[in-house]
This record gives sequence, C-alpha cells and structure tokens, in this order.
Amino acid sequence: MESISTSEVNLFLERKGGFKLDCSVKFPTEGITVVFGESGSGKTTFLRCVAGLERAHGYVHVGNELWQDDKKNIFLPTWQRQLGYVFQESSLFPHLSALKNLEFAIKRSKSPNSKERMETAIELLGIRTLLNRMPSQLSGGERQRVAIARAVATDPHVMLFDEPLASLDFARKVEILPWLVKLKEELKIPMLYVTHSTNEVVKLADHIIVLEKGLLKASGSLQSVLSNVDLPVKLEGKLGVVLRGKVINKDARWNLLTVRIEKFDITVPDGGEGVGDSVSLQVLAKDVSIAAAKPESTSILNILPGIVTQIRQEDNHIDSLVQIDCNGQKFLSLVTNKSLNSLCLQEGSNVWVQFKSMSLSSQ
Ligand SMILES: Nc1ncnc2c1ncn2[C@@H]1O[C@H](COP(=O)(O)OP(=O)(O)OP(=O)(O)O)[C@@H](O)[C@H]1O
Repeated sequence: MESISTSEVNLFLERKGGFKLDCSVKFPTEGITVVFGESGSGKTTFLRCVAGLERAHGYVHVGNELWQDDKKNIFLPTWQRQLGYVFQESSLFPHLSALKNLEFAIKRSKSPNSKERMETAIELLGIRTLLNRMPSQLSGGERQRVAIARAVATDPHVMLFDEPLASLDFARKVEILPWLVKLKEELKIPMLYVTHSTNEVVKLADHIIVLEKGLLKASGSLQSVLSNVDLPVKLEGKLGVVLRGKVINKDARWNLLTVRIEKFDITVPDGGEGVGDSVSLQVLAKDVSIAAAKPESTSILNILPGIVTQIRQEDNHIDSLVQIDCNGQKFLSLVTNKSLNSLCLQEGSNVWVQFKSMSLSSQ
C-alpha cells in the first residue's frame, strides 16, 4: 500500500444518552499523538471507534492502514485491524505466566515474524527477568509493562493506549514513562494515547488532539497547540509551554543542570538526571516575565532574547497573554495590561524573557 505521511480520522457518533462525538482530525504517522480532554469529553469513545470496537460514521486511515471508509463501504472488524490496544488495567490472563501471556498473543497474531517480534518486545519493555512470574507476582507497573510488551509482540501497525498508567501510583507512573519514550523512539509507528494527565502530556506527546464535550477543540504539534494565544489549551488549568532537551552539564556545587533546548541552554534544578538524559520541562505563562532591556544583576537564571509574536487581552481586563519567539521556541507570558502599556509592548517588539529555574520541573 502507498505510504502516506498523515493519518486522518473523521468520526461521527450519537448516543441515546445525548453524547455526541463529532471529530475530524489529521495527525502524523509517527510519534505519540495524545488524545486529551476532561472526563467525559469522549477520549475513550474516540479510541474505541478508531479500533472498530464501537461503530461511528466516518473514515479511519491511520498510518498505512485504511480501516473504515463509509463512502466505499469499508469497515474492518477489530480483529482484522493490525493494532495493539493497551487498556487502563493490564488485562493479563491471571492463570498464565508473563511469557505464556505473550505466547498466547502471538499465536493469534498474523505476523510472520512473531518470534522475533516477541524478542523485540521483551527487550523494549525490559521484562526478561519477569517472564516466569504469574501476574499476581508482578507489581502494577510491571504488569502494565508486560501488557504493553504483549501488544507490541503482535507486530502492530498502530498502537492504541487508553490511560495505561491511570491505575498506577505516582512512583510506578514515573518508572514506566521512560519505557514508553523508548517505545516511541524505536517502533516508529503511529501511537494514539488517551490521557488526562499533564505529566504524561509533557513527557510523551509529540502531537495533541484536544476534545471537549465530544468536539475537537484543538489539534496540532504539542508546541503549536500549547503556545497558541487565541485558543489556549490549559494543562490542569494552567497555561504554558513544554521544552524538551538534553542535559549537557551538571553543576554539583549548586545542584543545577544545564539543559540544551535546540538553540539555547537553560538552567534547572538537579532532579537526579545524568548528562545526556532527555528531559521535558513545563514552563508556565505565569512564571515567565518580560523585560524591555536585558536584565542585569538579577536572581533569575534563565534570560533569553526574543520577539513578541502575538498579544491577546484576557477576559478579566487585567492581564494579557503574550507569545514570544525565542530563537524558534515559543513561550507564553501572562502580564498585566498595565505592564504591557508601560513597556510599550506590541507585536514585533524585541524583548527579554526570563523565568526562574525553580519554576521548572524536570522529569
Ligand atoms: N458504553 C457506553 N454506553 C453509553 N454511554 C457511554 C458509554 N461509554 C461512555 N459513555 C458516555 O459517553 C461519553 C464519553 O465517554 P468517554 O468514556 O468516551 O469519555 P472520556 O473522555 O474517555 O472520559 P474518562 O476520562 O472519564 O474516561 C460520556 O458521557 C459517557 O458517560
């Protein structure tokens, strides 16, 4: 089949209870596309319709897979869709060891390379030492890693995750996130990932689909959606952007890290990461301030030159949301209209952006 660079999903469904899903969206064929929204916004319904577990009207073309096209009378049942589905609960067979769970899954898959695939899955999720254990002998996080490996072992062309970390405590979530990052880097297949967790969005999302009451509120790259001042998407009620970079230096004296974000470096508190580690950082609009001239003798460690690219007045008539471009990286800053006026800020103004290192959380 011809290779395409964009996936496209158009879904329309109306439930008796009054819920309506009406969403037409495109997203990339690689990386993690997070489906984000409040409880009841239709995230799980969206995923189930993509998988064919529930039937909506529309069109489902993910990666190179055409699974539904109502105009051409195409609707593949779920078992004919080469997908891996990971649920909130691990759903492992309790009477089978981790290994037997994997073997059971590959027996049912159509992949000719199933043995190789299983090896890859075991490696990718780091579960070799867990293979002989029964699910009851695994921690919640380990169970979920085995469940993800089981899905990967079936040689899926698309991975679908429905809040896979929701039933885990914070420590287990933190433990499993790096495995998901590794999975996305190695597998290079489309992954749709349902969550309402800010931490998971910050850490995993390349692209984001935001649903609100069954309707598409926003979609695009994580950067473009979070830095949009016209239709701001809040994570846990907070506006801000996400920076991704690599640790390039550890300053043991002050317990600080230098993180390289493409074309500039920032300083953040040392959370135990090593040089070379990838980190994701959320920078909240309320923690970013703007100066018209380069601040001297300041306690703020992160100071970057930038250009004001957009300004939008907030409804409260007190603040404005300002978008600043710092060498290709967009920031948002919430400033009072009074400051906006006294600094004579307008689109195109050259400014200095500053944010405290302590306002960042590396993960
Ligand atoms: N099987 C079902 N039958 C009828 N209504 C359902 C069913 N499943 C979900 N709904 C309803 O459909 C709407 C969307 O639910 P959905 O589970 O897709 O939302 P969600 O964003 O995934 O929510 P959550 O984050 O709480 O899981 C809700 O109003 C829900 O009550």
